[in-house]
Amino acid sequence: MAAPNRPQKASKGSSKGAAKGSTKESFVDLKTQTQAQESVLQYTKLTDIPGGVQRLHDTFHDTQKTHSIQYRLNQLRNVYFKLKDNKEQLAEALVKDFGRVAAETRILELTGCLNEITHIMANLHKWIKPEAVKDLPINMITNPVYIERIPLGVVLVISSFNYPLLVSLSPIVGAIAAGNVVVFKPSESTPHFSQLYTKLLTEALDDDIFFTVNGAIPETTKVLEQKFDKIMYTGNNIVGTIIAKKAAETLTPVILELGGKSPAFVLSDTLDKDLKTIARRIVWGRFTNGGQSCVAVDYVLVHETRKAKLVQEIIGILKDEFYPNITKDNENYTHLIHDRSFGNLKKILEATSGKVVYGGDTDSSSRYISPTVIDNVDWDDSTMKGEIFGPILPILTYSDLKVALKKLTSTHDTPLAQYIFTSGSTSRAKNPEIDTILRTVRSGGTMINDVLMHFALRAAPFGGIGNSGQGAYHGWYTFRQFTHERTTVEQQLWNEFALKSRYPPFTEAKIKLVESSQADYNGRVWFGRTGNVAINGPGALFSTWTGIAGIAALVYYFAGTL
Ligand SMILES: NC(=O)c1ccc[n+]([C@@H]2O[C@H](COP(=O)([O-])OP(=O)(O)OC[C@H]3O[C@@H](n4cnc5c(N)ncnc54)[C@H](O)[C@@H]3O)[C@@H](O)[C@H]2O)c1
Ligand SMILES: CC1=C(/C=C/C(C)=C/C=C/C(C)=C/C=C/C=C(C)/C=C/C=C(C)/C=C/C=C(\C)C=O)C(C)(C)CCC1
Repeated sequence: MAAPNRPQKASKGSSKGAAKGSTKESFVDLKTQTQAQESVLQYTKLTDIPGGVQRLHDTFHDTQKTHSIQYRLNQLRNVYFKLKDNKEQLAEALVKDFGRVAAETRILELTGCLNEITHIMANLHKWIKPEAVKDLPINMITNPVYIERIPLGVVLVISSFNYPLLVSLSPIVGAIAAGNVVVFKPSESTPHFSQLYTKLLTEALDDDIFFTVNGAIPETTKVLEQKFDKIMYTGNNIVGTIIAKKAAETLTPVILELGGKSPAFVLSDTLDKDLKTIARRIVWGRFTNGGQSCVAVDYVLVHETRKAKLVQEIIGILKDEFYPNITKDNENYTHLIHDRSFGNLKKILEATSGKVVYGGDTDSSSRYISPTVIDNVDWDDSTMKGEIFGPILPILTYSDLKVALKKLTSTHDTPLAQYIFTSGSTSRAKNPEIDTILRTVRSGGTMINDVLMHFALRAAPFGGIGNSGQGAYHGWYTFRQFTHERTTVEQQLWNEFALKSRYPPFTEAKIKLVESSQADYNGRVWFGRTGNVAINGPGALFSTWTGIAGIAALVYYFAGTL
């Protein structure tokens, strides 16, 4: 069956080469934005959605083609080349959608996405191998016992506009690598990108395992009425709550990748000679992608003795290095995604009781807010109500770290990231202030002396905690998210002579035998009733002794006790 929403073949390569030297000439104007979304992006007909999802259910349950590893790898290979061959067009589409700097698309998204695919392809043969369970009780030591990672079924991926490739590709390819079929809902806020991306993925992937739904709230609502085996949502917390509630109705598990207010601490030990580098990293972490990064530096919390110098350096970096003489036409600076976002940020600027020490210029027609630094901000300021998600950097100072942390955890607990800048040791074992912060603030991720880059690690889990989300992904962790860990025991029939001790009628000897063959410690634990418990417990070694005790019990049993 043909995909209901397969887009018409677009003229291939029409914008080839444009990404490198793009201007904002073709950038969609605010007034025409809503019309542009619907005219550029072909929304999926509501009536096509149930059939499209059902097609994938049928594939998964009836054909079982996704069980073949060869098939999965070939699908991933197709995606790899499709993206690689269309890098410039993808970057150019985002220039049109929100003036996203093409270089940002290349260095922050495209390279990482291709790496994610090759990383999964290179490792899949290891990941799909059943994992032998070690440390078995005596009553199972003769059996093969292993964990199989089986596909979940039909997976729904809903993604956000801000890094539209990065936040969708890892779940899509991870889910396919894990043997699932995927329904994908890209963001309607990037119509040029989503139209092209839909076309490329639809061409690369088998229709039977992949179905894209484009559109806004009605289309997403319709998708959510269908049955899925797991939903992964990336976006804001309000919609995240809607998705989680809807999923709960059918007990569908969810992964939520949400936002948050990620602080950058600048500790009292930072030296004058380091503050320029620190300022540069903070500026990159705030203003990249027009401030629209989930892990952006949302605000700076600097020790009062370092504040003046830090602010001076931040302004210097913005003015002299990153964006000299910035105007709305600057080609290295990304604009805001839509009028709602522009309006919210403008209100924040108008209401702040801090001092705007740099920037503050706006242009509604191109949704531009110049890089803005606000000093003397307190915790009640308009900038501190929620995630800023735009190019505004509030500076808060502290004199007592513990007091600042108390305030932070009582207002913006569980950020997606936290960044700590120090001129001292970067190890929490050697730097007590880092240790205090990390003990107090539970965050999705942490970087010492840098920002953002942890998102790009393909072999480490990325995800939030509490308000910033649930469930982590990337590489192996994505694969795990989209598989069920099924424990399988291959029991033998010949050992019934031993196992029959578990059946009634019970005797004391039978009970003792069963107890000793499965009780791990047989009363001979390595800790006393008082005193400290040894930190290095015996681990698996202890079960060797359990095994020996079990064998002794068996010998005793068959020596004629019964
Ligand atoms: N944790 C992460 O990995 C991560 C990554 C990127 C972005 N984010 C967060 O996402 C937010 C920005 O994204 P956004 O939400 O503005 O993006 P968005 O507007 O593109 O929306 C995200 C998705 O939700 C859908 N949606 C919108 N309203 C809906 C509704 N009522 N019902 C169902 N679906 C609906 C959209 O169609 C879209 O596909 C920020 O808070 C950012 O921090 C988090
Ligand atoms: C080549 C050799 C060397 C030089 C190496 C150099 C100069 C390497 C520089 C690498 C840099 C600067 C890489 C930067 C990468 C940044 C990344 C990947 C950032 C990613 C952030 C992301 C994805 C954020 C995402 C946020 C989201 C999704 C939120 O919504 C030498 C000199 C070392 C010698 C050997 C050869």
